[in-house]
Amino acid sequence: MATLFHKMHGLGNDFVVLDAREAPVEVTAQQVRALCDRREGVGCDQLIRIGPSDKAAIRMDIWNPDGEPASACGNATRCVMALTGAGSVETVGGLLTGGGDYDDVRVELPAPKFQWDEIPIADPMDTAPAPLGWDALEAPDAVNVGNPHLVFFVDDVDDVPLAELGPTIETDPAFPDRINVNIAGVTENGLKLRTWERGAGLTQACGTGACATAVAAIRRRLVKSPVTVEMAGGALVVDWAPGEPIVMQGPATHVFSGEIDLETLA
Ligand SMILES: N[C@H](CCC[C@H](N)C(=O)O)C(=O)O
Repeated sequence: MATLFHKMHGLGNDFVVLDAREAPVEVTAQQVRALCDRREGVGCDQLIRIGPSDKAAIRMDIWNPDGEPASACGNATRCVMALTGAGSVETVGGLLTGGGDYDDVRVELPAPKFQWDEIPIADPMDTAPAPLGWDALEAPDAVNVGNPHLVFFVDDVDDVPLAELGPTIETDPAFPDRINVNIAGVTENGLKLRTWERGAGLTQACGTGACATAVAAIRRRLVKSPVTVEMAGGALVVDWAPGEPIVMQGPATHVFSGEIDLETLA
């Protein structure tokens, strides 16, 4: 049976959005991996499913290409709001509100969490910064913005071997749920960011990574809010003050829609 999907991206962080608004769609971890595969499937950084919700205008479920579920996805939230016109989105990581057209979508995320057991980290410790280090990377901030992020501030973002260090940090036993790894630097325009995403690897942009990084930089008084976060795929603007929700603003893109028979996938 054919399932409608929408190929979308937020600043090059791309998604296959399965549309379960008219009929339920279930996927196995194996089907997630097959759909995300850029040679044998459709290809994407995250698989998204949209469907009915009794808590919000729409529900959004997220899986990483490794087949594991994720609890938040900032770039995909903008895509889903632009595609459906939903003003509220229920996710495992919390309820998000906002909306807008494809050229500029505003999303309000729940207030960030900072306690070691809210990230989560395996043992009690400070998180701003956390007494952790890998090679030249040390003293990161840990922030949960609906999903877990580690943020390292460095002088030269491009000088960090993130393809090597990312998987090591992501899967460190310090993180019971693994973790997204962000490398950030202060620029004259705001912040520059590279992200190794949990279960996905290096991506062109990371919406929740941009939010976590902006929050950490504002807390450290490295920048003032609102702050522009530059990534390989483009820039987002993040606005936050202590005790407040996070506001993320940026574009979303619909590339094409199609149909796929999930039963034909591995
Ligand atoms: N690309 C997403 C983040 C996916 C996070 C996922 N890798 C996780 O396991 O939390 C974003 O724009 O926020």
